[in-house]
Amino acid sequence: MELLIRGGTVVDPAAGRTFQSDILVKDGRVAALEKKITARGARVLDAAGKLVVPGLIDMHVHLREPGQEHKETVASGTLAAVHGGFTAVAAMPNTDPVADTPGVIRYVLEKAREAGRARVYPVGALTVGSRGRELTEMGALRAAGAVAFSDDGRPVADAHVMRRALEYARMLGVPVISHCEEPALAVGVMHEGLVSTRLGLKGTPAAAEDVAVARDLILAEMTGCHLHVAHVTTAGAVRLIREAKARGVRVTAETTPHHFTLTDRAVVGFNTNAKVNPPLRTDADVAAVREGLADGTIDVIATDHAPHAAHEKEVEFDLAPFGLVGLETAVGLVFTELVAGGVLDLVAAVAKLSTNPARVLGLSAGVIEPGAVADLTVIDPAAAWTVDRGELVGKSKNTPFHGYRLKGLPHATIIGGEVHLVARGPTES
Ligand SMILES: NC(=O)N[C@@H](CC(=O)O)C(=O)O
Ligand SMILES: [Zn+2]
Ligand SMILES: [Zn+2]
Repeated sequence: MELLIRGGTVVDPAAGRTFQSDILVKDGRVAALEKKITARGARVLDAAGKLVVPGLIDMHVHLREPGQEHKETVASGTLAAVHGGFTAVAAMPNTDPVADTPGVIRYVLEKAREAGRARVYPVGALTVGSRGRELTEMGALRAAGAVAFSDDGRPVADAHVMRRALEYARMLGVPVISHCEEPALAVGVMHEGLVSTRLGLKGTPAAAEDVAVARDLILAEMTGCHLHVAHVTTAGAVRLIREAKARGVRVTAETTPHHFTLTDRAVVGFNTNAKVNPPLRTDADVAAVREGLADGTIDVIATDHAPHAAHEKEVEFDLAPFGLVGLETAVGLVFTELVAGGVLDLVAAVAKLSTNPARVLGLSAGVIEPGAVADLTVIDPAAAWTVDRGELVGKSKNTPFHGYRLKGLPHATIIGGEVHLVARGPTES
């Protein structure tokens, strides 16, 4: 069956432009892009007043399967992805067991196939059990489908292990995604600063991230491996990455909607949904992260979707797990905070949500052109809505954005030519 997406504004970061166009989808691929297309018998998706963009790719999510299915599963997480406008996600390996064997990688891929929702690209563990000692059989993980390597959830404490990991990843032609926190400094439950002092909570200084980023940049330069820095949160990290890029180091970086929107003040009231690693920082850090997004230092926006069950979060602040959900609020936050906020234009925003993560992971995606796989997201930039944790479709509801008023909502998520979502419930426009 053919699908005609009619009357939308196409945002094409690969060509660096936006233009009015109909799009004809046939056999799961983009068949034509023309101002006016007539296709008798085709199913029509009215995109008037909406943006049609290459399918969004979230390169940092925790799907929790295998092992922690009470928090999320591949099926529930990819449903949340589709609701958030994402056609693909990269799944971090800190499951139980850790994705440190080809069997776990294949298991996740099989679950994704069964679910039939967003595409899932598994990330393989760098070290056995992500314990930071022996490297995994990286070649075998790659052959099973891993698109990158990471011990996310934990830093790789040993610089020698990191060096070897980068050398192997380089041979395999895939990036290492680094969770940059120096463990000797990252001992707190929130950012170390005025707010942590006032609340009497133990803090982790910005230096914990800066030190780890500096080390990994030096090792990336030494090994020539592509380093991707996960969840950048500090002014220092942005500055170090900017300088390294200028020197020609193979580094890319991501930040998250919570880190470009919230500060450590979100923790006031001991809000465990604002407890996350790396922690929410200061106004100056948020400003630096936004500058990094604007000038291209930060290539990617990823959610670090980290579901935790209510009973796990509803405990004393010190005891709550780190992490918050992000798949279903990302588009709204990017459009409200960054596009309406004047930080990014439409093309740059879509690049950071699609074209750039595709490039980082080496996926042939993130483009809209005849012949390309029809992974497309239709966004209603004018839809105003209020985040309601009760309306999230993912299994866990640990969002710090409950009650936020946002403008910008995914209208349809199209994967391989199949329409997976046409707008959610009532929105106030
Ligand atoms: N970000 C978090 O606070 N938590 C993540 C792990 C991680 O991304 O480091 C998780 O898996 O819960
Ligand atoms: Zn992490
Ligand atoms: Zn993570």
